[in-house]
Amino acid sequence: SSVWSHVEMGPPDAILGITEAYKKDQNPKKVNLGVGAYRDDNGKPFVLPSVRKAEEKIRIKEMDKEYSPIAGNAEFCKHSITLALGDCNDALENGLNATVQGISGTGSLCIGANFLSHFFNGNKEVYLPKPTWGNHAAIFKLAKLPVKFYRYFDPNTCGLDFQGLLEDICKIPEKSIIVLHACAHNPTGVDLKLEQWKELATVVKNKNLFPFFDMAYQGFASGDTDRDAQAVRLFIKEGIQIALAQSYAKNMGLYGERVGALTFITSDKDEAERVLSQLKILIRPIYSNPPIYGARIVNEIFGDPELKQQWLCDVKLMADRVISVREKLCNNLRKNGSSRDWSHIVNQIGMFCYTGLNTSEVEKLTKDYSVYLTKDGRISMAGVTSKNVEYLANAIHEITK
Ligand SMILES: Cc1ncc(COP(=O)(O)O)c(CN[C@](O)(C(=O)O)[C@@H](O)C(=O)O)c1O
Repeated sequence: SSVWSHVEMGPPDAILGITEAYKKDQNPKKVNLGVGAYRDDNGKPFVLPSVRKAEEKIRIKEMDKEYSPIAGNAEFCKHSITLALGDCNDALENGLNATVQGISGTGSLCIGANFLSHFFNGNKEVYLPKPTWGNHAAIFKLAKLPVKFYRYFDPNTCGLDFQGLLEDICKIPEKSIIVLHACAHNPTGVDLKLEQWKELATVVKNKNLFPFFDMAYQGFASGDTDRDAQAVRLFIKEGIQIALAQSYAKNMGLYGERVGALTFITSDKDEAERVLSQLKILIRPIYSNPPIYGARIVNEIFGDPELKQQWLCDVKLMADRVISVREKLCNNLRKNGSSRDWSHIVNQIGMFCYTGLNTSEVEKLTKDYSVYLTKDGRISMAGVTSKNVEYLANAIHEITK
């Protein structure tokens, strides 16, 4: 028998598999609300003008193709942690960060999870919000860290279950690892308010929990990069040593370039150097060193005040379009005479809307109207445009009335 005759067919990815099904659908009215990828109002992928300008500047430099350092391009790492913490941050000024370039958000989370698995001497269990991004549990399990959940979403209000969250977090063992979405929670689109972040920071501090922030949407949620990083900056200001995974997939549209960063905040410079040395030892046998091109785009943009300004406009343009289609979808549902309360569509923030549709409603939406979304009722708002919003509102109304 063949070496691989025992290998079974695995299921398609819960998120990326939706796009595969969408591509096979012949219905001209089909709508893809699956993968969290920005589309413009014509439903087309969007390469930011600031990125095109950066690419032009790189091209004429005729740069070489040498290896990156294991930790990635140093200038890129500095730009990334500065974007997250803000220009005048004393953790940064005192060199209290060990930052490496990651293979986008996923790769940064993966290296971070493996570092925790090897070196974390607290309670090696990872507490994830319920629900969370479908890939989080798989990433931590792959690093041999068991995952548990804390309440996050209130299905009755389609908003935050903050009391449930606090109750659960007050119960988890001291020194456990807790994953926090810095902004634009995936899949719910529900974020904590600043006051609630402050309350959570106190509990995290008192229980000595280790927070691992996943910031995959900085600037893309509210349109303001400083506002979207407020939770991360608050925790650091409170003296909490966090880990942080960043991604440029969405806020810079560098999806396929796989550009991200991973940071551990340390207590002193020497500790940062020791942590960095161990991160490099971890990275070397997995992929040796990260891709150069996306890091160069980031360096061009953050290295030129004009290009940085252009990028801030580009990311705000994307955030504003998503916010405007939230309003359009909600108004169209009301116009159709829906009796359901759809206010959560506009109250939620970032790439996704957690509609509250159940699995059979989702199935009907896909089968009868060729609207593609994940089984949990999450829709990627960027797939909604002024051209398909009425069709979508009608479809949702028909299956929920
Ligand atoms: C919270 C969160 N963290 C990390 C990532 C990783 O992103 P990347 O590795 O590309 O930087 C995503 C992307 N999640 C999706 O937008 C989504 O949920 O549809 C999609 O890109 C994905 O990979 O699933 C995310 O939503």
